[in-house]
Amino acid sequence: MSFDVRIRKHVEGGGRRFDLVVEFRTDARRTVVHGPSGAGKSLTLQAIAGLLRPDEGTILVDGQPVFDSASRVDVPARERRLGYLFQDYALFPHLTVRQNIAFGLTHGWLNPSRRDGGAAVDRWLQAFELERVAQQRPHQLSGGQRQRTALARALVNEPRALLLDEPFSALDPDLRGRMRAELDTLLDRIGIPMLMITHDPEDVERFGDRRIRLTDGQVTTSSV
Ligand SMILES: Nc1ncnc2c1ncn2[C@@H]1O[C@H](COP(=O)(O)OP(=O)(O)OP(=O)(O)O)[C@@H](O)[C@H]1O
Repeated sequence: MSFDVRIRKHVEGGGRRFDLVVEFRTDARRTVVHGPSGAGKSLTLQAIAGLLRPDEGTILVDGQPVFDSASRVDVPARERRLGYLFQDYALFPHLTVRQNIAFGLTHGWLNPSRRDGGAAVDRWLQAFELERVAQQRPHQLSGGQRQRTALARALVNEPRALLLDEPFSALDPDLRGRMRAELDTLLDRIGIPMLMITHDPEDVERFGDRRIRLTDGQVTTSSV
């Protein structure tokens, strides 16, 4: 599993301009892109996920282009087969755990008969010990159950890698420590490669088999 990212993106708003010029390659099982606030981490992750279109460059996943400005390749996010774990987990408050996970299935939500997701959802409910809370809504869950639900939703389509956007930044310090340990264990168990963005040195320490530092829109340090 590898990511090969060579992109440029210019953004401006509110009278400010920002140039992202990022180049890196990684084939580590766990890669962390880190750096201070405003360094361009989110823009980079969104470009890899297919949520932001670079002005130019290439993004290869496992050697296959998901974006290539020269040959006009821009694979839609849904077809990149990358699971995305949002910063605050972005669970739907009015849906149950089961329905939130089923939402991750491609087209699952468009087809009412698949609203409950069937066997694929059962598998993740079981794997992450969520069966007992399958009919509950996010506000009725513990922090760990919420994280596992979001992770299950990101995994239910069997992505080739997971993209994690600052997964612990919204949590208080105590919960953050526990969620970090839990994610560490779960990632080991499911064995799926991941790329995480974070500004937290403890995430870098724990998940950074490969570390890429961004400062002001550019890679400033890259270590194995
Ligand atoms: N849609 C946008 N329009 C204009 N400017 C943007 C847009 N998105 C991001 N920026 C700017 O680009 C820069 C990089 O933003 P980005 O969100 O990638 O940083 P970050 O490293 O993820 O920061 P943080 O750790 O605070 O989330 C910032 O200066 C931000 O203000």
